Amino acid sequence: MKKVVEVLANREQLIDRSLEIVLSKISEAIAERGLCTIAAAGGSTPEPLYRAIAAQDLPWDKIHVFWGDERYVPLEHPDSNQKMARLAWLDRVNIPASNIHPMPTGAGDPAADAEAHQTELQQFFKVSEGEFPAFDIILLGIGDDAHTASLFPGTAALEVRDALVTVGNKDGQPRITFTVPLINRARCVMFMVAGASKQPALAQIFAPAADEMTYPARLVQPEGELWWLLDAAAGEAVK
Ligand SMILES: O=C1O[C@H](COP(=O)(O)O)[C@@H](O)[C@H](O)[C@H]1O
Repeated sequence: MKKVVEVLANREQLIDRSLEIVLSKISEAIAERGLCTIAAAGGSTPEPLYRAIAAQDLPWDKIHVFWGDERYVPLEHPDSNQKMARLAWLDRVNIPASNIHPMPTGAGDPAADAEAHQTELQQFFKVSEGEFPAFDIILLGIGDDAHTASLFPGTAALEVRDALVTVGNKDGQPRITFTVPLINRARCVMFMVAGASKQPALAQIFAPAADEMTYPARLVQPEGELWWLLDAAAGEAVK
């Protein structure tokens, strides 16, 4: 695994740098495999990146967009990760609808929706049961509690090793999330972290030893590249 940690002066530079990396991974993937698979993160940090991606002239028919996690709410809900990415990015570009692969949240049964999305991934990537496909880029953030995707401290989702997608649990509320082994198969995982509130979590994530069930982002150790892009406030934690 190639691991790179960069501390950028401010959020603007964090977005510029993340855009640079995403664009280079998109062109690399398309040159090598003819298409690029990206899993988007939710939360507030990546929104300006999505707006910046939308302003690019890209071969949208060769780009497939997924999500690393989703809140268990309908698309119209303000908390929907899909809604945020659609408003900032996907609704602004000429991407075919069939290239957008949201996590379903409408079955009234999170386990059934997680299973359905796993089946979609297996069919899209043409992998069999038990195999884990390699995303070109997985974008991630962390919470103040060191969660990433919807892998929350002390929850059962952290221990799932035999599925691509599972049900996360945020304070009793279900979410849909990529599992640790799926994230770790990626060719490139890029964390974007901004703000002083993330310092305590980052200090534990970067500590030589700490409990992975308590600090879930420590479990992210991809086969490919691992990028940590931090703004100056967050970056105080890793000095
Ligand atoms: O709940 C979530 O939070 C994290 C971090 O969000 P941010 O607002 O601090 O950027 C995010 O990565 C995750 O996808 C999301 O569902």
